Amino acid sequence: MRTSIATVSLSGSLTEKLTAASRAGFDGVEIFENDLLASPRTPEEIRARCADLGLAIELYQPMRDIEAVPPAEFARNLRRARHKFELMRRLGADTVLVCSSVSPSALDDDALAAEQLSRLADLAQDFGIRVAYEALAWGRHVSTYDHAWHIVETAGHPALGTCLDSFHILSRGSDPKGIEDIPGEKIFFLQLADAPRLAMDVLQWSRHHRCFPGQGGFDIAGLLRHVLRTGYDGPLSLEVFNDVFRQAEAGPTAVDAHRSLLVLQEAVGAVDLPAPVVPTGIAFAELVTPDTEPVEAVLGALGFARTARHRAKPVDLWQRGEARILVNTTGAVRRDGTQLAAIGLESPDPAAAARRAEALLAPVLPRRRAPEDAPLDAVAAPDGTELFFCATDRPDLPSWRADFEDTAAAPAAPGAERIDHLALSQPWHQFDEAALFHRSVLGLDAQESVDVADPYGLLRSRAVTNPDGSVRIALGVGAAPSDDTVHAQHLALATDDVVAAARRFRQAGGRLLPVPANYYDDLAARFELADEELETYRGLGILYDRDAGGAFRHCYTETVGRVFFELVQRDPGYRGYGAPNAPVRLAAQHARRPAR
Ligand SMILES: O=C(O)c1ccc(O)c(O)c1
Ligand SMILES: [Mg+2]
Repeated sequence: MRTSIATVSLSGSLTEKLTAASRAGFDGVEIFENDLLASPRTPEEIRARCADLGLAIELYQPMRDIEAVPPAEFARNLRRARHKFELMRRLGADTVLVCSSVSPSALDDDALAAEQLSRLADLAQDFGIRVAYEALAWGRHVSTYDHAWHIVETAGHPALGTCLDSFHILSRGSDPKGIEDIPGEKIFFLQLADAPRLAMDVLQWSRHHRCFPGQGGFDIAGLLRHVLRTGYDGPLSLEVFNDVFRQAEAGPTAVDAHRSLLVLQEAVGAVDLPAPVVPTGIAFAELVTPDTEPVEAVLGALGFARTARHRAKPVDLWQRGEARILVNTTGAVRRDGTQLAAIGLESPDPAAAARRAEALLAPVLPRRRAPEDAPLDAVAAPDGTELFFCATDRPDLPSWRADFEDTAAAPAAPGAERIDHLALSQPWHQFDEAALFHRSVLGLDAQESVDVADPYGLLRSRAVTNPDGSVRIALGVGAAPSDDTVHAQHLALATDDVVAAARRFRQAGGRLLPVPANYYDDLAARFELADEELETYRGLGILYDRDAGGAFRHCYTETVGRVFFELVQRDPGYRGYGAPNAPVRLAAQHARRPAR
């Protein structure tokens, strides 16, 4: 199917928007009137630019407050429309969107609306233009898609059809099944937008919080199935008004947008993508650091040992039980020092995993960094984290382990030590993109997003996991751009006795994040913990949470660069990540940072 995006969904000048849409693979665009008005280029130049970029101009929009008005006002509206049709002829656009009137002078008179839209369509037809009438959810008299269709049907004009917009339909709770009553050739246009479920005024909701399909709470695939059953064969066009996208760079937003349409088409069986290959475990996490000493000190105190060294590069493998951490001093380390740069994901079929990632527009990384490296399939996540698809114990496939020469045996780990989860802080404008990326590209399931209070802001966090919980990634984001560098990434290590693990860490010279006494007083009020148990937690700085499935006990190390470690003891049924404790943890981390 053809794909399209409204220019209002992207940031920048009209030329920047068009370039971004084309590069991301869109076939066409809806030109939003304000973008054209603000452009220094003539309509002919814009038309030529679109042609050069391989973009069809699928729609010009919007025309407002046209129908169901007294005759003198309608005459003025027709005059206005003629100007716009002349402009559209220069632009080479042949479909115009008319949204249902919000004007106080509009009358509640369907027959009049139909008659005037029919006269508008007469005029449009002279210009070779079709009129697509859309019900705005906040339209004065017409606010539902079936009502708009009823008026279009009454008018019975060949140049008049309807435009369906998933946001207006689903935000009002209309049943999209009725779409199947509209003949496909009378659906002149289809606009798609998702949105988080919010209880707020629908106009504000629409203008500020729309998002790409799969990033909100609406069943866009379900709606699309109804539309496709009518025989509609026009473009799938994204029309997303969103405060974050307006500020973010157009290029990445357009890629995120196009990915959402690919995933949507896959859901309705309209494209065949390589199937998801769900990762089955975490092979390793890789830290890059300008200075190994502080990281190695923490790893050593956590009971890790250096067990292997890369044959060609300054990269060491540190291991404890099944937890493997690479410490890399090669790469260009960014300003803020030590950070989590790569994740090795165990994959049942690394090549197929990479093919799916590529089909979903993930940047594919070179399979070999150096001639002597094993060829590994890897892609970049939206935040730049490198994801390696690994086949660690498969003699038939190349393994990352082959690049490493063993130097020592892995230390016996009392308790099942492995990576419980990784927490990655996302650039502030890429939170929704990151969740969609991890779900669609990696085939992980996304949990509900949670808000976490930080002393200096509000964070959002959303976990993505594989079915058995052996891959858990918590995606986090701050509220503002300035938060990007403030919030750290962390590696959580699973242990079956966090008290013993915390004690060992301390005895080995490690420093745990101190937790205020007030926290433990509250814990005593919320849970019936034995005094002794509570005192043990208080003494070590262990935090506690519980859900229907069980308990979660955890504590944190000091931060090195952007990275810190967490020791966690998770009852098998516990699903969370200790989010209720995060505000206390964040406050404690802020208190220990040098003054800003
Ligand atoms: O918010 C608006 O005014 C507006 C304009 C055009 C549309 O297609 C739409 O869905 C909303
Ligand atoms: Mg719309």
